[in-house]
Amino acid sequence: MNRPQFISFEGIDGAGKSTHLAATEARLRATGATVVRTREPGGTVLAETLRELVLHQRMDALSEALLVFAARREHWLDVVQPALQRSEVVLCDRFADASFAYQGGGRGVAWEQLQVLERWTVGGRTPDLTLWFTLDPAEAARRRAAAREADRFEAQELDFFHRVHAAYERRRQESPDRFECIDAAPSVQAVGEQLAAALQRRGW
Ligand SMILES: Nc1ncnc2c1ncn2[C@@H]1O[C@H](COP(=O)(O)OP(=O)(O)O)[C@@H](O)[C@H]1O
Ligand SMILES: Cc1cn([C@H]2C[C@H](O)[C@@H](COP(=O)(O)OP(=O)(O)O)O2)c(=O)[nH]c1=O
Repeated sequence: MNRPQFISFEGIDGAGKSTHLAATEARLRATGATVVRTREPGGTVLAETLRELVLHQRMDALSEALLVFAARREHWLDVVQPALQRSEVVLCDRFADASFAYQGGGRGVAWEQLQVLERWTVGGRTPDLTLWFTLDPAEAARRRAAAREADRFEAQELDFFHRVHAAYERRRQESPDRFECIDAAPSVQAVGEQLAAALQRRGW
């Protein structure tokens, strides 16, 4: 089996992605792989600057979509594509699915417009494997409230996160083989075990 080389982590805020990123990176490195761990929006100086704007400035929904895809193009050209060309493994905290979920599902930007941006900016390239952490939005909100101050997205109502979840599900249905769903409700250890099993199924 070909091991997935470009792996993304997705899910609503507070589902537990960050909690499991370092262990996943360690698991991949233990096989001898060279791993680049990165995030979106971000991963380059310019893209991190755009992240600050998107997370903290009020703006129109389409402007927000254009900025996250601009950040993605910078990150793709400077970081992700070169690493893939060097045969390294790229572990990315969110990629274009997040734009369909948040700008599409959450903010109501048309799916077709996002598809055009995806083709324009990264040639339609998707991760080889997407680890999707699923959690009830109310529980995710409780976890976030206990952990940190909210940014523009995290401050949204529960209904926003239900729409984000539904848009992730639509993306999954569009390419079901790419997704591994991780039930993020149980304990950190139990979620970690699911994640390890999913990676093992995919050859890691
Ligand atoms: N399985 C879990 N059960 C209970 N709390 C968790 C679990 N996984 C993560 N948390 C806690 O929930 C909060 C949000 O987790 P985090 O990993 O930051 O989520 P994300 O990166 O998806 O936004 C953190 O305080 C984290 O310690
Ligand atoms: C990549 C991406 C993220 N986002 C949002 C989702 C998150 O709320 C936020 C930052 O994501 P994230 O890095 O997961 O935040 P944290 O580490 O604080 O959990 O950006 C979009 O709205 N569109 C996108 O394309």
